[in-house]
Formats: sequence, structure tokens, C-alpha cells
Amino acid sequence: MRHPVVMGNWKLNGSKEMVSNLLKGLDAELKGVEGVDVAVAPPAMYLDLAEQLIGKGESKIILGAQNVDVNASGAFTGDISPEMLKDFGASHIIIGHSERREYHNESDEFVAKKFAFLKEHGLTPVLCIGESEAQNEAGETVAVCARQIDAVINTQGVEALDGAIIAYEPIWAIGTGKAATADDAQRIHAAIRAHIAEKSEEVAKKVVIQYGGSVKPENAEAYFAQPDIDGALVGGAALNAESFAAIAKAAAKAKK
Ligand SMILES: O=C(CO)COP(=O)(O)O
Repeated sequence: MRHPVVMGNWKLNGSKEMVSNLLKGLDAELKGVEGVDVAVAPPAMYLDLAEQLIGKGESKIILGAQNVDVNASGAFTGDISPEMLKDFGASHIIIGHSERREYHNESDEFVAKKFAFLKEHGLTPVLCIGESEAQNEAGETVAVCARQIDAVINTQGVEALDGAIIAYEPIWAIGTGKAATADDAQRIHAAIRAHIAEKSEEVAKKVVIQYGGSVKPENAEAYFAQPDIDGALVGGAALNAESFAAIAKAAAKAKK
């Protein structure tokens, strides 16, 4: 049985005050909640503060980050390395988010390189994949997702996915309120798992596949009721302690 993982991607949102209020609120909301891993990915600037606050809290919130660069140290202005993320207690690192693929021209190959770099440093990659609206309408969803995963499999072997997390995030559903239906998401998740199973059934059975794209407390339960949806990567609704905790609780309940 796969353990559900619900992660909040705060994107470019936050201030010291907001981080403090949100993490304190989450700690209170999540007290006694078991059976789900809950992670947050604040902007890198706030990892220090987040690490301190999480350390003081009683809930076992996992600290994550939204990105990593591909060099360990040296003359790479503005970059952040895996060891730096580790230094602040961040373990679950989002890579390949569609916003980075689009606004920073990150290719499948570049994202795969980040994947390898995280694994090398003992961190958990949260590999985002997903199709655009045009690709969806052209019936290319599964092919796009397979191509994005194959960039990792073909360079590092299917075993590289062992212990990693995949987040299926249809681009047209991100921040739009136009969420995929639970049935459609399940169909794609099953196809992604089947694609991995072609290489290794063992890895396919174990890999956590999150759904992301307009997940809210109101629709979360329907996703988690699906056998191949193992959690969620949440944007907007993760900026509110009550709504993010409600999504985490829905996962804990559904996957009992
Ligand atoms: O991009 C997302 C998480 O990475 C999803 O964002 P929303 O939940 O705001 O649609």
C-alpha cells in the first residue's frame, strides 16, 4: 500500500509574517492527523524560518522546496544546490513544474538532470509532468507524460523512480479552477503507472503519483477515492492552513 503524500507548493507567495502564521496554523490543524505525509514548499528565502517553526511544532510537517539547480558549488550566480536545501532540512524537492518549464525554458533533459542530482544527494524529487490544453485536446496527454518520465528512465533507469514522487499536473487545470474530473485523473494516473510497469512492475506499484491542478477541500475526497491517486500537489488552497489541512485529512481518511 502506498503512503499518501499531500504537498503544498506556495510558489512565489510569502513574507515572514505569512510563513509564520501559515505554519503555526497548519501545526494546530494537523495535530493528531496520521496516515498521510504532509509537506510544504515555501520560497527558498523562507526555508530557514520554516525549518525553525516546524522544529518547534508538534506536527511532523515535511519541509520541501520548489526548485534546485544543477551545480554543487562555485561560480553559478543565483543558484541553489541540493546540499544547501538539505542544510535547512528540506527533503522533498519539486522539479519540472510547468511554470518553470514554460517561464524558464526547462527541457525534459534538464529536469532529468535535476532529478539525478537530487537522488545523488539523497533528496526526494517531486517530478511534475502534465500536458497543455492543446495537447489534451489533441489526445496527447499520455504520450506527453510518458515522454517527460522517459527523460528520467532512459538516462537513469526505471529504478531511479523508486522513492521519488510523480505529480501529474495538467497545465490547463493549474490555478484555473478547472480541475480534471476524478475519473479522468484516475485514467491518466493508471496510464502513467502502466507506462512505468512496462519497465518494472515493482517500481510502478510503489511510486507515489500525486494529482495537482485546482485541488480544493471540496474536490479532494473524490481524487483520493481513486486507486491510482496517491496524494496531491496543491497550489492556491495550500496558502490557507484550514483548507490545506482539510485536503491532507481527506487523504488520510480515504487511504486508511
Ligand atoms: O501548480 C500547482 C501545484 O504545483 C497547482 O496549483 P493550484 O492548486 O493553484 O491549481
